[in-house]
Amino acid sequence: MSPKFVVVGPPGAGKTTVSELLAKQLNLAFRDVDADIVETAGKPIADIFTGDGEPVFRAMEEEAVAKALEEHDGVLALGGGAVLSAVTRERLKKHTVVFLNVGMAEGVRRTGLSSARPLLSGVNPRATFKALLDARLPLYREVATIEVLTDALDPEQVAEAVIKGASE
Ligand SMILES: Nc1ncnc2c1ncn2[C@@H]1O[C@H](COP(=O)(O)OP(=O)(O)OP(=O)(O)O)[C@@H](O)[C@H]1O
Ligand SMILES: O=C(O)C1=C[C@@H](O)[C@@H](O)[C@H](O)C1
Ligand SMILES: [Mg+2]
Repeated sequence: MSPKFVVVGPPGAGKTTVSELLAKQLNLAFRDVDADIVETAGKPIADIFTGDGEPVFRAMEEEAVAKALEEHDGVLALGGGAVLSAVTRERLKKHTVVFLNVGMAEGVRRTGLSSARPLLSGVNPRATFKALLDARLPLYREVATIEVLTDALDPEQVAEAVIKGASE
């Protein structure tokens, strides 16, 4: 069993929104590793970051991704930072991985000031988002088999571009 698509990208790229849409259109099951972690931990991600710290969250995430890759055969959305783990990047090598890309301005606009995203809730979300993109772009590209720049597309158009990219 293997996911049909694994979806990666920065916060606000639309991983959750587009994965859900893709799954519906292709009549597949949808699963989101962030939601798996919340269920397992029994608390919101922001609470794991503040209460246990980011390294604990990353370890939980690595394990949750491995489990979902083994169990799920539909569309699987990963958390924005899942690719920071070299072990996860290695595991992703045998999968069809969609990188949803988003630029800084649009990424910040979409994520707003939501406190549900602990990494972006500091004093300067623009600079934080830029630093995050700079550090992660090579990692997203290392694992991706399909890349879609989502800035000027609505979620339906992104899903269309993914299906087109997969057929090429
Ligand atoms: N292509 C798009 N165009 C406009 N708005 C979008 C698009 N994709 C997603 N959004 C909006 O941006 C916000 C963030 O989307 P979503 O939660 O799907 O991102 P994500 O990549 O899953 O983020 P995270 O890494 O934090 O889980 C939502 O309000 C969603 O409706
Ligand atoms: O980009 C990130 O590092 C994160 C993105 C979210 O999906 C969550 O996994 C968490 O808020 C961390
Ligand atoms: Mg999400």
